Amino acid sequence: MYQNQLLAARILDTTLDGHNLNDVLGRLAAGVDGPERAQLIDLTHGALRRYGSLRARLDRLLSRPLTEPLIDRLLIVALYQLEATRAAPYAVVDHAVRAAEKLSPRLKSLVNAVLRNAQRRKDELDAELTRDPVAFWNHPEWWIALVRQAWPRDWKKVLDAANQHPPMTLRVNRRQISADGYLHELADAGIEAESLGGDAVRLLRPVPVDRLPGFQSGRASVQDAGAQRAGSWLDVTDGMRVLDACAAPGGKTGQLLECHTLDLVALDHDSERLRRVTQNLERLSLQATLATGDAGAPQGWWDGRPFDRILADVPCSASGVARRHPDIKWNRRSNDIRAFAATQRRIMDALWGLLAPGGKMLYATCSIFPGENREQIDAFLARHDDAGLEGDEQLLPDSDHDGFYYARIAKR
Ligand SMILES: C[S@@+](CC[C@H](N)C(=O)[O-])C[C@H]1O[C@@H](n2cnc3c(N)ncnc32)[C@H](O)[C@@H]1O
Repeated sequence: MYQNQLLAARILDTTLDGHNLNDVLGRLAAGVDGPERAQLIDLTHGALRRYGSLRARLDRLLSRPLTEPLIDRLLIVALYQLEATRAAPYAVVDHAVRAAEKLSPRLKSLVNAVLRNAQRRKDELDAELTRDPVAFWNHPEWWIALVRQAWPRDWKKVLDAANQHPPMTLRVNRRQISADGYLHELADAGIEAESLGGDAVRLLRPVPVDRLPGFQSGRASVQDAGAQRAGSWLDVTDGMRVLDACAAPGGKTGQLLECHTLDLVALDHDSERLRRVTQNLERLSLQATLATGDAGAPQGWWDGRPFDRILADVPCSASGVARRHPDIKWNRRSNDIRAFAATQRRIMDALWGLLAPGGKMLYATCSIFPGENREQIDAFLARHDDAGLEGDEQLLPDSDHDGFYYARIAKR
């Protein structure tokens, strides 16, 4: 276990320096597979989901901040194991001391003392931490304030949902099989699952995708049920010319093409990420025209033919999916929301000019902050007098789906 604690500490350290957790995991844990990888994912994602309370606990256990960041991160990992996993406490402490020996031998007795104190003072610290909102809600202060302001009735539920394990939900490929048919295939494979309506099926316990029947031949894809609402919101019919303007990694592209036969352009400004759209479409045996370019500067990639439908699944704070990407909570700053809103505005205004009269644009985010959602749309409608809102929906994260926002705007 100590090698995994050590690796988890390194991953946390780089992530908390402002890097994307999944990218860091991909880089630092490239050769780690099977149960070891599952444990590493639990240690890193779990510790970041609870980083507010772990940080506050550790700060109270140290007489002064540690000058060795990796020892600090190692202690966070070990405190997570003590607080939230079934690992035997003596083994957690023993392994953490061995890991500390590899990092900085002179600090191994401090690691031992801190972890033993954490157990001895548990009840006292638990009581203290309930009075510290960042520790209690495991979110930064500015984020808690924004959620309280936006959702005065539901704010506790929203914050709590963001700290839970996310469900693993599949989108069944209706070109190959119905959701009911796939539920039978899952049952035959010993995987318990239930329908969430439409093509969405939730697994009762997550499994690696290579255990899913027919995954490699495109029978199902992993996609949150909230993300799957994009398909019906876009109001698309066969034969339409559609732009998926921020397409990578292609979750919604795949869904649209499974449900309809379309002339679809999948655009993303990141050619690396666009490669994942290609891989996903190949697995699903579907076709689209792929383009690399800035959705906010169409002169670089648009051929001048208007679109009947545009999906603008714009970059955003991702505050609705923080339970899947818990690094977001600690690496975002409150100013980022304004910066995202400016990019979203630029992209929407540019895309509007590519829509045919009578066409519709679906604006989508995985955010729960109104500044990126309803307020953004109200401002858009005020700027464009040929635009009419057909409807919008704010999903807050719960046991069925992540947090998403959709607004469909028709062009007169
Ligand atoms: C929320 S993700 C899209 C998720 C995708 N629609 C799906 O369902 O799998 C946003 C995407 O927008 C891309 N992006 C960000 N800024 C962009 C821009 N100015 N032009 C085009 N794509 C952009 C990012 O690279 C990212 O892949």
